[in-house]
Amino acid sequence: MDIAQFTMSPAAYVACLAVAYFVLLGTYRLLFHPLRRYPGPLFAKLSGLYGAFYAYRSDLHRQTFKDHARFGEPSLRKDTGNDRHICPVIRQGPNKLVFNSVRALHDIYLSDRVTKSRAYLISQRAPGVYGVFNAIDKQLHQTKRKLVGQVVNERSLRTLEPIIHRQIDIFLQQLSLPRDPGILNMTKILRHLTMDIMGHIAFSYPFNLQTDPTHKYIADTTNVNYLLNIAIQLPVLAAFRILTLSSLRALIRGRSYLNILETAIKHRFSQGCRGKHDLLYMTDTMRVSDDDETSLEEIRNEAVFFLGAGSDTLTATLSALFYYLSANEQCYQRLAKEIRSTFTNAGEIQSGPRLANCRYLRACIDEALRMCPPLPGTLWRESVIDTVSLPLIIEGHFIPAGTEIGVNTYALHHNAEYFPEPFMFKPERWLPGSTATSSATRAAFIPFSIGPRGCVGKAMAYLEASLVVAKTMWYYDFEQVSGPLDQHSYQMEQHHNVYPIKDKLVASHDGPYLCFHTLRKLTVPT
Ligand code: HEM
Repeated sequence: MDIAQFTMSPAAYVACLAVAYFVLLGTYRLLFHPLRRYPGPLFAKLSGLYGAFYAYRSDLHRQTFKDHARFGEPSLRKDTGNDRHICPVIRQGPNKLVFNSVRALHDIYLSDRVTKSRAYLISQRAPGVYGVFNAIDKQLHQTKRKLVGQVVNERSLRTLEPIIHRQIDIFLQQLSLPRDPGILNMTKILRHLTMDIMGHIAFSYPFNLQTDPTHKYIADTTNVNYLLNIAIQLPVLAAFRILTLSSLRALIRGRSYLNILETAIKHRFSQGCRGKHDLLYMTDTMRVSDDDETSLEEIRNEAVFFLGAGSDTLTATLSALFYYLSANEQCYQRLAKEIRSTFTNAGEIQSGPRLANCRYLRACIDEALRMCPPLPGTLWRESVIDTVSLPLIIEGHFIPAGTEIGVNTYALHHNAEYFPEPFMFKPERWLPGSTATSSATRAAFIPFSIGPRGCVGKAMAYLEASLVVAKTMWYYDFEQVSGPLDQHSYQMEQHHNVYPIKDKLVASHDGPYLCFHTLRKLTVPT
């Protein structure tokens, strides 16, 4: 076909129409869109592909941080350095705004005129099947949250604690097993520990990943989270229901993951509906009959989310904390002293006033959560079209209905206005009397998010992290040794001694590589 023939062909008309459509759309988004005056990268103003591209590079958290700095007020930046005067709001997609302040945080996440973004529907297992994570409707969400909340509320924690101790004791034994070359990748062993705990809490099912590789695929969640994160940046995918969570999983792992999940759920069914206080949630939900396929799908949906919510997040927190302790001698010594002088024997290391009195331990956990928030990205919300005639105002900005809005956790946690020297690991900032204990700084600390969709597992997360670190430091000393992490890690963050994370919805990471030295004989049951 020569050029003259092509220009007359239907394909040429379609191509011309497509070009005209995109030129008009681009012009509208740049010059006439209600968000046209907000600063942001040109590509982001034109297309949602901007967010998807950086999510594909697992770098959206850092890019958001950089964009806030890049579009800050230049004269102010010159005076006080890059980090000080960041741009409080940027346009990160044609219809998206990301804020970077405590005021916006409250305006968005505590507002009843804002819902979770419909982009999260991409995580549905099947149309019509909702879980606590992807229920957009507020009433439906409340019902789901009530069920899930029962598993990990303060009262249930008393029942869960022995389960957590048993798994930590197995973890402690693993640390002293003779190995060649004696180096442990903490990401790997902590993932097994946290998933074993969650297996018991969700289904009373022993995954036994710490000692047996049979169920190892259940811990392999990174790739699915990664694809989900890309898709969430492009809500158009959710609108067309091109992908569902189950198809993504099948794409990546075949049926291995789902088979293990099915085994665990069947195991739980075989236990009957009564008598397991630690499984109130599953017990309640299991009142559905076998032929109610939608409800069964909902159980699977909730189980998948619950496992990841309780294990990936804690793996990230603890890996970062072990990294920072091994890289900061003074912090390490201060924490070791606190733990070894507070308790007189290992049996005393349990929830209660003594553990609560370990202020430096809590400060170290908070500082690890600040520098390495396990969900480092923007938790997207949507301004709803409602009958109230007043406009939705976020930090003084009028927000048109349907706009996606949010605060990026990583960017806020590294905002020097709230956290001076944001790339320094300084647990001291969390101790009484320090600047971080001011109400504004406290309010800018949001690893668990805030509002009606904030984390239900916060109390359990603090308990589990405290027990793991306190018990480990009671029995062992540890130090960093070189591992694959060293070759590319610290340069990635462009700051020394920063534990590198990738943003794959949940933080993805490797290491630290540590060597453990026994201080005392283990007195845990074998
Ligand atoms: C350090 C550990 C943890 C961190 C940093 C963390 C963080 C978060 C965040 C930021 C959210 C809000 C997500 C959103 O708005 O889209 C969330 C929700 C949730 N988390 Fe956690 N989490 C942790 C541990 C846990 C644990 C241990 C559990 C349960 C055993 C858990 C269960 C949940 C559930 C069920 C939700 C959904 C709440 C809702 O939508 O109403 N999390 N978590």
